[in-house]
Amino acid sequence: MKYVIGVDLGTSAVKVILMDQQGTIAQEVSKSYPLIHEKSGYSEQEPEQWVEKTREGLAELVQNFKGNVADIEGISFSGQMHGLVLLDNNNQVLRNAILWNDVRTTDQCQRIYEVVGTERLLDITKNPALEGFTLPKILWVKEHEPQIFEKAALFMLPKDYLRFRMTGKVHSEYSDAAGTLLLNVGEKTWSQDICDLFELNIDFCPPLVESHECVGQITEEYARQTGLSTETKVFAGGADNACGAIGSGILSEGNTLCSVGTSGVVLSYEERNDRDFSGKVHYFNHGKENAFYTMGVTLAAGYSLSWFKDVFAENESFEALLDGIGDVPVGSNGLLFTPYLVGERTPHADPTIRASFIGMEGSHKKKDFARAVIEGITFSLNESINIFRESGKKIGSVISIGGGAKNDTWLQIQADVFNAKIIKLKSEQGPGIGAAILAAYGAGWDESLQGIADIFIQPEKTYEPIPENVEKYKELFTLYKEVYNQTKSLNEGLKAFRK
Ligand SMILES: Nc1ncnc2c1ncn2[C@@H]1O[C@H](COP(=O)(O)OP(=O)(O)O)[C@@H](O)[C@H]1O
Ligand SMILES: O=C(CO)[C@@H](O)[C@H](O)COP(=O)(O)O
Repeated sequence: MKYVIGVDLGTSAVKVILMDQQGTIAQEVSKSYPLIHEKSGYSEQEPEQWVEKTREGLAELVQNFKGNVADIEGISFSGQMHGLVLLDNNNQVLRNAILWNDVRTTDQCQRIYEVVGTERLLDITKNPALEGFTLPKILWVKEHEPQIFEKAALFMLPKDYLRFRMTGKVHSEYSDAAGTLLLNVGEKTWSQDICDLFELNIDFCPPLVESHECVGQITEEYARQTGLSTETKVFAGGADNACGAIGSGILSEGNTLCSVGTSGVVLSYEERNDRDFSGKVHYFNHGKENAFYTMGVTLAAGYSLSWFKDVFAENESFEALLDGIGDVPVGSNGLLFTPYLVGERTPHADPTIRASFIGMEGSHKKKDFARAVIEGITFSLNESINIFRESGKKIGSVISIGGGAKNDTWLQIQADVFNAKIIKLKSEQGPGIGAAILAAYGAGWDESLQGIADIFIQPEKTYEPIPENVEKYKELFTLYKEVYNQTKSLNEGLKAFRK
């Protein structure tokens, strides 16, 4: 039997899965690492932690593997998007990585609009300037840490840096490069125009390859540290959302994905690169060659739940915290939550807004709060579903993945809020499975990604919308949407008091 490994470098943890040719997950290992929030709006991680935890995870996986290590034919990656890893000319990391959910770069986004122009930016990159994207982070370091920036020779995205440490080879690939604001998304080239406008040498951007392309093999040192074979081929991999799409079979028009990881996304496949969403949703290259996807992003989806658990139920598991939320009525007994813990992206690109609980009363218990958090996250995702429906897309069913898809009640809430059938897969690890599919495709196990996806992706259960709940959620959703408008100026006033 032959095997492939998918490595999903998430925000909360790295998840490593070993899959065989029949699409069975033979093993999975997860190793977590912390987020560093030095100031309000800041979010960083140490790249060395990603490297160490992945090494530990792979070593554990190989140690428990009963087969022949040489039968592990390929390894590929899925990675949290947009994070800036800055390197000097010896490829040494110059500072902590600044992550996708870091919103310190509002001034830099403004400058990008002024220098490039809104229409030209959309024309080249297909996306607006959002705080989470990579170019604003590069400009922030240039402005605020010039002594670091003058040593910078190259930037990498998180999973590209991880792969570099396994192979010694420097690459990026289109699906992740699309989230930098430096890629001409339609033409699939780094934008010389944008680099010139910000005085960045084009060599500052790593060479581009396709997601399924073989970029090297495991180095001897890395093989010694993990037990992997130096014969194992390394394939480029993709952005976590592109890999989540591949790992959920979102490989043709008409399919929709909902992923609740640290962030939350609603994603839709696009065959063409010229649809006009006017920057309302992100428009990126897929991990499937010459395909695209559009997506709306909730910055703090799973993060809202893990924040709530860490602050109010530190010693409880997610299972214990959510136990019994199915008995709390729709609407959490009059409690509404908006998940704007670190600002928001879709539909309100707003780094200043913060979260709220509205309607708290003396009778509310922890279960009411837990359900309100889940409902609020789901309402936020529904704003993206609405944008897609308004653009003419029909969304009758949605494949749901990510850590949030572990909870049955949440999946039913998704069905009721989205008014769509929710499909749960056998494993919620869509991005890791997507990475494994890329490795299997790259290794030549099938002629198409779809062929491998048909074997690797196994639906487990469906959740149908309950009409009575759908009606109640429609009413609540109208109230939910009002909270943003009613709390926007309050949060602008509170900004001065944040850490
Ligand atoms: N048993 C569970 N039930 C519901 N949600 C969960 C459960 N376990 C984890 N989660 C949610 O999943 C999130 C992590 O999902 P994951 O897909 O691993 O994220 P990432 O890829 O960003 O690291 C957590 O923030 C948490 O909110
Ligand atoms: O910023 C985005 C997408 O634009 C996020 O979706 C990140 O890619 C992080 O993903 P998770 O760690 O939540 O999976």
